[in-house]
Amino acid sequence: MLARTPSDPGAGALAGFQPGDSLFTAQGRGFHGRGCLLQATPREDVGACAARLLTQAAEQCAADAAAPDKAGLPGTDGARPLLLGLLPYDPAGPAPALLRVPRTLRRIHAPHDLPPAHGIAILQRREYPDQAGYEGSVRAALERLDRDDGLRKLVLSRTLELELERPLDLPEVLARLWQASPHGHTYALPVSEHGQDYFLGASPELLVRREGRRVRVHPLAGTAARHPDAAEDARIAQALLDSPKDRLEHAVVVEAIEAALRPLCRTLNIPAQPGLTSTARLWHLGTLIEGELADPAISALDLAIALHPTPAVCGLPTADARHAISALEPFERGYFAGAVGWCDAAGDGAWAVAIRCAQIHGRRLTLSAGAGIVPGSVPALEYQETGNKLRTVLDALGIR
Ligand SMILES: C=C(O[C@@H]1C=C(C(=O)O)C=C[C@H]1O)C(=O)O
Repeated sequence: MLARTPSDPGAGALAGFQPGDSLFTAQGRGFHGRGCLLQATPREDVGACAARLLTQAAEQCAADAAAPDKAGLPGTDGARPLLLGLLPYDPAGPAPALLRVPRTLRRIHAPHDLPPAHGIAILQRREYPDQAGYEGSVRAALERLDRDDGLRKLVLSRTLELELERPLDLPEVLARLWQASPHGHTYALPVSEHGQDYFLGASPELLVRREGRRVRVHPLAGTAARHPDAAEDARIAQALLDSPKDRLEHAVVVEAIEAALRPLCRTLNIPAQPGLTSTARLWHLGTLIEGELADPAISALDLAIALHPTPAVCGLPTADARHAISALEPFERGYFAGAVGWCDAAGDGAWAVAIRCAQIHGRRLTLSAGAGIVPGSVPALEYQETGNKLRTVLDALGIR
């Protein structure tokens, strides 16, 4: 169980996380949504559906506030209702978008000083595709990239299915994910009717944040495993910055984001060179892009829909890459490589790329991770890289 002391508000806050609750964090602060006031699972017109839900929630809040016996406003952050949501990787695939206005919402802070995870016994473990299958699909992707002049990048992913000895302790896992990734986005949303199945994770990648006219996007692409020795770790980071293969993987993402944002922004600042971003286990190339919207009516969710899927999780050109991925990957991505975040009625919000994640069904988990393939990618190294990305969730479970 969690270490709970009165001076440890973060872990204490997450210890109250119940089935049916939802979570989204950014920069050490988060929203914990209790229960569900309103929910929709639209397959199209997701932005319009979100706007309708938020209007309905505001009306309900106003009615509740007028009722003398009601303390606090349901589904709100202060006086503004907001929704938490998930967009699937493929809008035409089997998983619908999920939009949820929680019954109540409170702000919580990142936990700290949790004791090491005890670990949990694994009854069954299956990699799908397995190493040979994944490396074979990377080779097939490299052949496609070689043959097809138009196609410049493809992201190929794989899954790890686990059956555990007991169901996960959700508050504990979420607290550990958040503690290990304090600067990222830890998230959890119930994806089944009665709140027993969850999609959760800790993403280092900001798809988009909007505050008024201000827009911020922080794409990551290009990855190297970190090293416990500081000097070696710094050398690895520099080698990543200098790697032409990783710079290409990254440049393709920035190019696609620029193409999507330029028409929507009156100013847009894109640094010429990427910088470095780290997680507990990985270095990534990252570019912080900032702009000012031409039309403030475009919401954070509209922006997320316009940008998704970036070539950080799909490829370039998007339609060709999507098609090639569905031919090479033997499973449906569902919410993996989709987007997760929040949006309010003013259109403000933040959405992260839904990676470093797992779909949970009782004692069964499916973890997913992908890697960008460009000419020069080495199949065995991409397999290793996806394994390192799977560690985000495995570490939070205490699984070695
Ligand atoms: C696809 C994933 O990560 C993405 C792919 C990266 C890469 O290929 O270098 C890096 C960061 C993410 O944009 C994942 O974690 O599953």
